[in-house]
Amino acid sequence: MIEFHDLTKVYGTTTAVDHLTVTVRPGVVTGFLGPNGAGKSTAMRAVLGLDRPTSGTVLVAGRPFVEHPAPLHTMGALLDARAVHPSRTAHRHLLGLARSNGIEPRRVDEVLDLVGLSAVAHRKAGTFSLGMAQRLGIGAALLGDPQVIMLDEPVNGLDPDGIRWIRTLLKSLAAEGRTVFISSHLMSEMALTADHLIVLGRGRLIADAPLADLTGTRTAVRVRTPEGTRLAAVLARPGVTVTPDDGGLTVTGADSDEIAATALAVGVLVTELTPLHDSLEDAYLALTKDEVEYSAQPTTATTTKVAR
Ligand SMILES: Nc1ncnc2c1ncn2[C@@H]1O[C@H](COP(=O)(O)OP(=O)(O)OP(=O)(O)O)[C@@H](O)[C@H]1O
Repeated sequence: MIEFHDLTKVYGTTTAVDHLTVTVRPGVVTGFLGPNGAGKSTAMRAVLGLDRPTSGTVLVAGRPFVEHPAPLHTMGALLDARAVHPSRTAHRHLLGLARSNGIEPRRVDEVLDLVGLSAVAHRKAGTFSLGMAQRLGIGAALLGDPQVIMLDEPVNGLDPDGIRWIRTLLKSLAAEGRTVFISSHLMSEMALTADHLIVLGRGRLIADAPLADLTGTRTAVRVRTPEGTRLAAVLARPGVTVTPDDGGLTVTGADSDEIAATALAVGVLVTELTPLHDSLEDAYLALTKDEVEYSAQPTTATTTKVAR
């Protein structure tokens, strides 16, 4: 578990994290979201004790991370995949970490295998692609078989195969009862990986909720029917909006059961009824629309509704 208690971090005139109180729980993958400059990396550095809070505290498994006698066994973290000595091989990098943390050297080979780097174990880390460096950083985080895993942008640089690999890995670590805390800007990936989301805006907590609560609002129903005009006429009433679209109708203000019953009552054939939900991207953009510090002028306005 990671517990932020009224954490504030001020740099000069910038309040990077503003009275943040939230708990990252075990057994689920928790996504950490927020616009550029929202304070995610600052909060993660405070978890590791790399940045001293201006006020407030952060506890990992019940105490400040730096006070744990065997920190790598308590929490593994990846903040910057490039923070590895470039002339050191992947194997030597992990072996050095293992030795200084009282971890058996054979765990190094296990971890290299787990992150798919066995074949390049003796290559210098400076020659690694970003995706390989990410894998090495994730390997270092897993070296001590920790109960808490915290990764800043773990899918950054990974190819589709690597993204699927890390999704499966993070879910299985959470299923084992570990605390898994990951930041990302990739909403589609977060929607597939995270069970719970914590959203920051300008350093403040703006959401702490299960993924399903953020995306669960049923907003419309897509209807396919060869008799769209007739069905639209019988559905029409105050509060119901029927919009013709490609080969069917999009209906808001009535649910699938009501539309099916109405169609049956008047003998209209319906070939599809699909409830549509806000995508995580829509929900996230709505939540953070007043919190974006750095933005460009929009070129086109688009929203995405997803069928589930
Ligand atoms: N060492 C520092 N000195 C001064 N200001 C800093 C420092 N580190 C971060 N900041 C500022 O604190 C704010 C939060 O930055 P932070 O990197 O934590 O945000 P973030 O949510 O991780 O952003 P991104 O998504 O772009 O990585 C920003 O305004 C940033 O400029």
